[in-house]
Formats: sequence, C-alpha cells, structure tokens
Amino acid sequence: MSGASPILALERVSKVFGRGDSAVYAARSVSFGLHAGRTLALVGESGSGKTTAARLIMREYTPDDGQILFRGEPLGKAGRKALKAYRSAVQMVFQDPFSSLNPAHTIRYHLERPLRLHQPELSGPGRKAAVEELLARVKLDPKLVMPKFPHELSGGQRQRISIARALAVNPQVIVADEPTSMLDVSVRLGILNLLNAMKAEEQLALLYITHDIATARYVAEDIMVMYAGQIVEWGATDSVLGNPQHPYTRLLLAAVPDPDRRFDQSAPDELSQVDDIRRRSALPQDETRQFGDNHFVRVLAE
Ligand SMILES: Nc1ncnc2c1ncn2[C@@H]1O[C@H](COP(=O)(O)OP(=O)(O)OP(=O)(O)O)[C@@H](O)[C@H]1O
Repeated sequence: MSGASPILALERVSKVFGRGDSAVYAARSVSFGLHAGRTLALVGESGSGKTTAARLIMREYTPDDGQILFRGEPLGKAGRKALKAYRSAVQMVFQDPFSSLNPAHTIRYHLERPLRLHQPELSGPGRKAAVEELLARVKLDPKLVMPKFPHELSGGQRQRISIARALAVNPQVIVADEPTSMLDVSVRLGILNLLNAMKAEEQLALLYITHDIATARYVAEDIMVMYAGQIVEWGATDSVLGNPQHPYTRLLLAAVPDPDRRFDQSAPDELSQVDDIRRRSALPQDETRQFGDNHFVRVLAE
C-alpha cells in the first residue's frame, strides 16, 4: 500500500484447520505488506482470522500455502541465523498485558532479559541504564517502576512495559494484537499515541489488529478488512472508511455506536444483509476491483 518495498510481506498465504467437512479456512490467500514508518490496521469481527494472520507472522503456524517474505527473502528458505534475526526483528504486543508478564519477576528483570540476549556485550550498569532508557521511552518513571512486580502496576502501565520489552531488541516490525481492548477506555488513547510515536521515531512497521474500526481510523495510514479468512477490502484508511465498497466494511462501520442514533433505530437493511454477506463472502473466486489510487475491494461473485 506504499510504493517502497515492504519489510515484511505475506503472499497468498493460507491456513486451514481440520479436514474435509470440518475444515476451517482461517486464512485464505492473504496478501499484504508492512512498511517502515507506517501502520496497517487489520480489522474484522471475532473469528475472521486476524489472530491466525498474526500467528503466521510470528511463525507459530506454518502457512499451508503461499509464503512470507522478510526483506524480500522467503522465510521458508531461511537458515537458522536468518530465522534468529527474524525473531528479534519481528515482535508482538499482546492483548492481555498481565498474562504476558511473569508475576514472579520485577519489571527490571522483564526488560533486562531481552537485553541480555540481544546485547550480551552490555555490562550490569550498562544494562540498567538501557532499562531506564526503555522505560523513559514508554513514559514511565524508571525509579518508581523498575523494582515493581506486574501486579503492582495498572493495566495501561503493564501494556507500556510490554511495548518497552518489544522495543528492547530493536525490532523493525511490531504486531499489536488488540493491544488496548482489555484496557480501561481512559488509558487506551495513551497506548495508541505511544505506538504511533514509536512507529514514527523508530521507523517501525506496525500491524495493528483490532475489531474496533474506530481506533483503526485513529492509528493507521492503511487498512485491511478481513472477513471469513479473506481480505475483502484494503487501501488508504481515509478512502476505505470514507467510501466503503464492500458490504461487510459498511456493516462494520454501521456497528460503530453513533451517539445520535438509538439502538432501536438501527437501519434494518444493514442488519438483514448479514446472513447473505456471510454466505457469499466465503466464496473464494471473487475478483478484485480498484477504487481510486489506493483502494481495492473484492467484489462478490454473483
Ligand atoms: N488452532 C486452531 N484450531 C482450529 N481452529 C482454529 C484454530 N485457531 C483458529 N481457529 C479458527 O479459525 C478461525 C479464525 O480464528 P482467529 O482466532 O484467527 O480469528 P480472530 O479474528 O482473531 O478472532 P478473535 O478476534 O475472536 O480473536 C475461527 O473460526 C477459529 O475458530
């Protein structure tokens, strides 16, 4: 979705769970690229395949078809050294900041650990200084926070620790899977702003996974809408959300609460389309059409 070569790209990647009648096509021929200094939002309802895409990127799953390219090289052919570099370069921030931190260890330990692995040449004081710098980058007070255990911090603070931990290994790509959905509404914006600042300062490529199309609009230059394992609409966020072409994108937008509209006034047409869209969107032979410079949609087969 940007002219330059992507740092990381998925090319027609598919993942199927189960076989025969019980097969679930969690990802169907999914293609996209992540670019330095840009955020790509992946939006879709529960079960659409977003986490499967993240797990494919994190190499928790191997694609059944298609390939993942890192800096133009297929991961499938990468040797041990290249895979190790990939593991540092691509970091994940999880939905639940509590379960991703070990309750038995201090925050200092959590941040020193990746530094020990990634920068073994650092001395004890050097490592401590690096932890302090990481905490300052995520806008936490190092002196206050370093000796604490995860349960002594708020949800928002814990998510900042997760982000600091990801940054500790100087990543090029961050996959953030619903990073704010378990946080209090009052701290969500702070986390999104932090991710935005990191992206700009470090020229990170960010994949922002969410079911919340409103936050996607806030953080992402580019957006993809996923439905039943397929990317059904993608392009510049302003164009896709300002002029949605796929009925499922329209449906997601219609589901964003509008303070001027009561629930019992929701448009019946939008809602009655759901089943029809579900059935038809599962068809794999859709064709792609282009709207404007950077806006594409999968048109359902008639
Ligand atoms: N390990 C697995 N084994 C079998 N089926 C799976 C597995 N992981 C995911 N699925 C199925 O694949 C589909 C996509 O799931 P996925 O978790 O990727 O969706 P999602 O969009 O991330 O949903 P959510 O927002 O609820 O996490 C679902 O139908 C799910 O039940």
